[in-house]
Amino acid sequence: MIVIVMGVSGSGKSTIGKMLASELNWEFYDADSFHPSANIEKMRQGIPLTDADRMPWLLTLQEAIASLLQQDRNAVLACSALKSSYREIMLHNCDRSRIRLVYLKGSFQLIQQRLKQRQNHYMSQNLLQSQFDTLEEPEDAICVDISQPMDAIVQQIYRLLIANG
Ligand SMILES: Nc1ncnc2c1ncn2[C@@H]1O[C@H](COP(=O)(O)OP(=O)(O)O)[C@@H](O)[C@H]1O
Ligand SMILES: O=C(O)[C@H](O)[C@@H](O)[C@H](O)[C@H](O)COP(=O)(O)O
Repeated sequence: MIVIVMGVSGSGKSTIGKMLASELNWEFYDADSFHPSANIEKMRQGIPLTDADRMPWLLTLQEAIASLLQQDRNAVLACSALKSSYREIMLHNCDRSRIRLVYLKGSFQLIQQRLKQRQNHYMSQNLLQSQFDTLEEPEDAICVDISQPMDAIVQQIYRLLIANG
């Protein structure tokens, strides 16, 4: 099974994803580390990625997901997965019954505040508006309110994952 924790930059994907993986005793992957260096450089400079920029990254993620599933490995993947078409590419041809999507939902103001406090990260805070502009909220996800404390979020996801099977 693979749990994909998605949302805009600063929504808590990496933090919550790691905590969830540790709670489940599963592997953790961060889609940020699959970006080509040209994409990282663009984001560092505050230039939003285009669909074309994201395509090679999404195809790499597609391969990684397929490979994990093929090896029957359980994992949590933190990934922005902003548009429905991106999610389709990542999950193309894979058994959807082995995928769970978790959407970290929060307001622009709250996430902007958190990004201001976050240290040592390449992502420019100026990209938050374009992240929200690109975001297509998923309909088939476990949706959690990120204004809660981190532990409460992880526990809520854990309970919903078990309840939904
Ligand atoms: N529920 C939360 N409450 C308070 N701070 C949080 C919460 N979730 C994440 N954070 C903080 O917000 C910042 C962004 O989280 P991060 O995991 O880096 O987001 P993302 O991976 O989605 O970009 C980090 O500094 C993190 O510690
Ligand atoms: O598609 C994108 O625009 C990126 O994937 C972006 O959404 C992602 O979030 C960055 O890699 C920044 O990293 P953080 O999410 O950790 O800020």
